[in-house]
Amino acid sequence: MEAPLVLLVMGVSGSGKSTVGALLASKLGWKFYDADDYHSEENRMKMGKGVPLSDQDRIPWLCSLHDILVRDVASGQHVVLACSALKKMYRDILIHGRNDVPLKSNESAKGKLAGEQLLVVYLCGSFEIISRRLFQRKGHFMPPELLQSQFSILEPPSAPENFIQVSVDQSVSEIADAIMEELK
Ligand SMILES: Nc1ncnc2c1ncn2[C@@H]1O[C@H](COP(=O)(O)OP(=O)(O)O)[C@@H](O)[C@H]1O
Ligand SMILES: O=C(O)[C@H](O)[C@@H](O)[C@H](O)[C@H](O)COP(=O)(O)O
Repeated sequence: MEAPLVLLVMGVSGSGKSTVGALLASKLGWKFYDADDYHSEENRMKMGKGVPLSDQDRIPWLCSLHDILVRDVASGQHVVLACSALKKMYRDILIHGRNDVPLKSNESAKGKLAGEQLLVVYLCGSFEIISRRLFQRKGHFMPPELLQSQFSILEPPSAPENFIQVSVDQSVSEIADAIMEELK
């Protein structure tokens, strides 16, 4: 596997993206971003009221995360991004931006991410395990009741996406070690 510049740690709410992503970033000495920190106030309020986000709600959020990835990679910064990225289209936006948005006059196609520069790390697990963890998690805006809607739209990564899959049914350090092993 070509050494990636970006690890995208993805999965449904409660799958451990933030916990595993932060640990991985500290092990690797890479910069860590939690996509939760980049939601608009409207998106947070919507989720807080128990209403799932729509594509229209997510697309500007994903575009701004894409811009961050491109900027960091261009400056040689390696990145771990924890982001739900539930649909293939969302992962495509993180990697390529939005193809239907014309480039501004001062932008060029260079500075885009190549697919192989980003490795998708899919944290997979059953509804039962993840739901239990979400109900135990305190002080987060995301209500556990939205988990079913996340599973309903989840499109697990598949070939030709550049991805690995790790079961969440093990400890956080075991998950991080398994991912580190794949990176060797
Ligand atoms: N492998 C694991 N084993 C046990 N608890 C975990 C594991 N991964 C995450 N957790 C716990 O589950 C909850 C959800 O994890 P979190 O990292 O917030 O998930 P996400 O960022 O995907 O929503 C947190 O309370 C976290 O401490
Ligand atoms: O696309 C979405 O619907 C949201 O991004 C959602 O997937 C995400 O999970 C929330 O931000 C909650 O945050 P946690 O994933 O940390 O629970």
